[in-house]
Order: sequence, then structure tokens, then C-alpha cells
Amino acid sequence: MKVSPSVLSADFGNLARDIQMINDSKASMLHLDVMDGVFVPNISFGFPVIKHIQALSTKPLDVHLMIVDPDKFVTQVRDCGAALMTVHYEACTHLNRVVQHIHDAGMKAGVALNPATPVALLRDIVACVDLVLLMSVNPGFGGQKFIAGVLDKIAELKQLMAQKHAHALIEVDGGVNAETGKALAQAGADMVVSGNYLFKSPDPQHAIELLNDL
Ligand SMILES: O=C(CO)[C@@H](O)[C@H](O)COP(=O)(O)O
Ligand SMILES: [Fe+2]
Repeated sequence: MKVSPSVLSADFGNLARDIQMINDSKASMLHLDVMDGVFVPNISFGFPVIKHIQALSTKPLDVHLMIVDPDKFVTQVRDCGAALMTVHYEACTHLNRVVQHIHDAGMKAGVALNPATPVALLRDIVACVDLVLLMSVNPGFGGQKFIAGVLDKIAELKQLMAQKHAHALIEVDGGVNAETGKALAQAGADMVVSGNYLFKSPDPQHAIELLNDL
């Protein structure tokens, strides 16, 4: 199982230390949650902070945009050095165009679904994206309780991807710990995001390794 630790739960007063900890871990990517206070009821951090993190990180950046109209920011996300730019299905009027712009900018494209958004809505886009991010909490905050309905959504998504000959990675985000991570591994998720659980752990690198070994 690939692991993408969420910087949202890092200690922003000791960011360089926490990024170095992730560099020295088995994490596959580094997850960055951008929130605009409109699409979600919270504001996190923006491009200057991501640029700073990029300079410190040896892991590819997995940028999760919880913002309205993400098409406006494709170039800025690319200029931050992101490897993967994930936008919400619910935030895009012209999702196919946004995905094209992300690819034109040289990044991998991901599409995220809120817990109440059905997988079936991805029918006409799933073959065009590199990753589907299934939210297992309502986006906006770290440290929330895992919504187990995501496990059935993984099965539905796998079925849809088989029908459409799609090869997107399946990433799950929210409330992931050792227990929920195990259920996600069994359900067939390829990558998990974890924030609160990892950063509150007495040994975050060991916690990353445990998820990685699932
Ligand atoms: O996108 C989000 C929240 O909106 C996440 O990436 C969280 O940051 C995950 O944090 P935990 O639920 O693991 O604490
Ligand atoms: Fe996220």
C-alpha cells in the first residue's frame, strides 16, 4: 500500500523537521491539502507554503485542491513542482477540460469524490485520469472519523474501471489509521492519505511503515 502523509497535521512551527521525517520514511508521496474557505469550511495554506515544502521534500507532491474553479490555478500548481494535481468532481463545471489542462501542464491528474458523491458519475472521465481520490471524511479538516461507506465505493469503482478499461490508481483520504488502513488494503485501495494518525503517533516513520506493509 502506498502512503501519502498529509502535511495538514504536521507541526507548522517545525515544518522542515517534519518534511525531513517524511523524506526518511517509506512514504510514496507527500499530500498537500489546499482549502479555500468556499468549497470547504476551512482555509489551509497556499502556493508560497507549497513552494517552500517542495524545496525541502524528496517525495513527489500530491496536491489535493479543495477549492472552487481549480482550473484557474493549474499553472501555479505546476510551478510549485506538483507531480499530481487532484481536483474535486463537485468543484468543476468542465471537468474534462480541467483534466486536459493538468495533463498539458505535465502533471498527473486526479479526481476526488466527496463521501456523498456516487462513483457512477465518473463513468465518462475515469479512463482519462491517473488517480481517483475517494474521500472517507467530509473534506475540510484533519482528524475526523472514517466513513466506512468508502469500502463499497472502492468495489464499485473497480467494476467501473474494468468496464471502461481504465487504469487509475485508487487513493483514499480521511480517517486512515492501522485498522481502517487494513480494511482499505483488503478492499483494494492503492494509496492512502493519513494525517492525524501518523503525526500523533509516537513513531510516525514506523506508523508509515505499518501502513506501507498492508
Ligand atoms: O483532505 C483532507 C481533509 O479534507 C485530508 O487529506 C486530511 O488531511 C486527512 O487527515 P486525517 O483524516 O488523516 O487526519
Ligand atoms: Fe486530502
